[in-house]
Amino acid sequence: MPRKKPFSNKQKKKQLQDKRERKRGPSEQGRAESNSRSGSRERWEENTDTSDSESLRPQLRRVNQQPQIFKPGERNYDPNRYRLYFEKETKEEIEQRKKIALEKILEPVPESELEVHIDQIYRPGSVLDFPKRPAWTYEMSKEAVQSREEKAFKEYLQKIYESHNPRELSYFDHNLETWRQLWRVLEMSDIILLITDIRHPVLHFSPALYDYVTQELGRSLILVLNKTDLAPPSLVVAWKHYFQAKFPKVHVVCFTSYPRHPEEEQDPSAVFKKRRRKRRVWSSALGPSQLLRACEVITAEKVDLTSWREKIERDSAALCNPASEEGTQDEETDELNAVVSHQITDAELGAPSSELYKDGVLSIGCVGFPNVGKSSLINGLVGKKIVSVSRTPGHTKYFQTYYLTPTVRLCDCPGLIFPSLIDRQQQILAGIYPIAQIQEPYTSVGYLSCRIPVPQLLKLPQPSGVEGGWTAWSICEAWADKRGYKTAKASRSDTYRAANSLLRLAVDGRLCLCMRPPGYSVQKEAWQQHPETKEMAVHSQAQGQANNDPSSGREEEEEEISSSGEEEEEQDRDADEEEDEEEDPTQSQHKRGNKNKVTDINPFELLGEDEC
Ligand SMILES: Nc1nc2c(ncn2[C@@H]2O[C@H](COP(=O)(O)OP(=O)(O)OP(=O)(O)O)[C@@H](O)[C@H]2O)c(=O)[nH]1
Repeated sequence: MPRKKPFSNKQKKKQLQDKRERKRGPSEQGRAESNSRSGSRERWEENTDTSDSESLRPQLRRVNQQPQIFKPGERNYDPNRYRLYFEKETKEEIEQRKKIALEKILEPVPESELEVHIDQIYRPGSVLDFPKRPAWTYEMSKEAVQSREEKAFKEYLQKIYESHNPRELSYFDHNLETWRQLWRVLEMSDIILLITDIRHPVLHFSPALYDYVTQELGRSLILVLNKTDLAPPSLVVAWKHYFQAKFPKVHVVCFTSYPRHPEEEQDPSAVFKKRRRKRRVWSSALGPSQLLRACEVITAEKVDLTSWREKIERDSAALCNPASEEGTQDEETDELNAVVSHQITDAELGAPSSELYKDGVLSIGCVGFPNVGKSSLINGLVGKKIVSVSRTPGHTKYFQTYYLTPTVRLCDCPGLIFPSLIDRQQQILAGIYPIAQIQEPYTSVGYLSCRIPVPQLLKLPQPSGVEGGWTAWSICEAWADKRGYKTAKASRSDTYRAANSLLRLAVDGRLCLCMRPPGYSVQKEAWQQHPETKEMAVHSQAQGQANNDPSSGREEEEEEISSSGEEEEEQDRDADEEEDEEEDPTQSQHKRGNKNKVTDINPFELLGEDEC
C-alpha cells in the first residue's frame, strides 16, 4: 500500500476551502464571478471565507457570509445575495500596524482634530456617487432590465476605481442587490428620512443622495440626527445648524430612541453599565412629534395626518393611564398592523411613481448607513417593538414596510454604505464596519484613545514595565487583565479580545467619541450659550430629575457588565437585543404613571419649532 504523503495545515485548509466552493454549487460561483466582474480591480480573486485572515494577497472579504441552503420549491434561493463585500488587507500591513500599536506612545490630539469636513469625505459632484437605477420601460424584458442594471453598476464601480486608489476609498457596498433595495425604497417613498448617528453625522450623510432626492426625484429629505442621547446638547445644536446652512433643502429632526439624562454622560462608570431595554421603553422615544411636524410642513395638508397626531396623543395618554393601554391598538390599523418584509425579485421593482401620497397614504422611507438606528427609530415611532434591532451592522437585510396609521406607511431599508473617503478608523468606530471582521483592532484602539481618555474612563492601572505613557497595545493588555481575558493555550493576557471588546464599547456609545462640525472647537462656548442648547439642557435636566426620582422605576435597567455577560453579548450580537421581559402589571402601572413626567418633556421641542 503506498505511503500517505504528509499533508500540511495549509493544504488541508485549501482542500476544505475547495470543498466548500464545490458545495456552494455553480450558481453561487457564477454569481460570484458576475459580481467580480462588476468593478473592483481585486474582485476577481478566488472565493474566500471571511475567517481566512492569513492570505497574503489583497482580496475581497465577504461579510455576513451565510451557508448555502437549498430549499425545496425555492429555485435560485441565495441567502448570500445581500452580504457585504469588503477588501482584505495583507499580512505585512497587519504586522506593521501591530508593531506601531505596540511601540508608539499615544498623545492626545487637539479637539480641532475631531472636526470633520463633509467635502473632504464625499467630494460632492465627484465620482463618489451612489449607483442609480438605469431607466427602463415596461416593453423591456426582465432579463434586459437586469442586465442593464448590472452593466450600469459595473460602470459605476469602474469609474470610482479609475479615479481612486482602493486604499484611500472607504469600504462601501459592492452588492448590487443591496442597492436595489434602496432603489425600491426611494421609488415608493414620498419623503426620505436619512438617518444619521449624532456622533458622526457627516460620515452618514451622502450629498449625492441629497441631490438625487431633492433635485432628480423632487422629493423632500428629512435628516434625522439620531441617538442624541450620546452627545452633549451644544453639539447636537451645532450639527443641526451646520446641516441647515450647508444643505438648505434639508429638514432636520433630532431623535433618540433611548433618552437619558445629562448626568449619565458625565459619569465614567457608565462605561461599565449595560443598558437593557425592556419592551415598553420604546414609547419614550424623543422626536416623534418633531418628525410629525416636519412631515406636516412638507405635505402641506395634501395628506391627512390627523391619525398620526392622534396616535401620538393616544400614546401619551396611555402612558398616563395604563388601564386604557389595550385600547391604544388602533382598531382601524389592526389588519394593517403587520410588518411586511420584501425580498426583491426583479419583477417587483416598479417604476418610480410621479404621484405623491398615492391613495392618500404618506410613505416614509428610512434609509441610512448600517447601525444608525433605523429599526429603533421605527420602533420608537410605533411605540413598541415591531422590527428587530441589533448591535451588529447590517442586521436588516430586506426592506420592510409597516403602517404606522392608516395614512402613514413606514419603510425600513437595509443599511447601505455609500462610497466615500472616510478615514478607516472612523469607519470602524462609527460601527460601519463589523468589528468581527477587523483583522487588526489595535490601531483603532489607539485612534480612539488619542481622542478620549480611555485608560481614565476604564480606570486602568498602568501595567508594570510600561514607561512614558500608554500604547494602544498596553491599553488592551491592561483591559484584558482587568476583565480576566486570557489566551486559551498560553494563558497570556488576551489583548486581541480586549481590543475587540474596547471597540464594541465604542460603537455601542459606552466609550463615546463624537465628531465635531468644522469650527466647533473655536466656537464651542458660543454653542454652549446658544438659546437652543440652553433650552435643551433645561428640558434634559427636568427629565433627569424625573428619572432620578426613586419612585419613577425607570424601565431601562442598567447592569454592571461582567466578563461572562460580555461573552454572551459578543456571541449573540446579531440577535435581537431587546429584553422581552414580562412586567408585574402593578409595577408597570406605577412606572408608567411616573414615566409620563419624563416623556411629556421633549428636549428637542424648541429645535422643532422653526426649522422646517
Ligand atoms: N444610545 C442609543 N442607541 C441607539 C439608539 N437607536 C439605536 N441604538 C442602538 O444602535 C444599534 C443599532 O440599532 P438598529 O435600530 O438595529 O440600527 P439599524 O440602522 O436598523 O441597523 P441595520 O439593521 O444594521 O441597518 C443598536 O444597538 C441600538 O440599540 C438611540 O437613540 N440611542
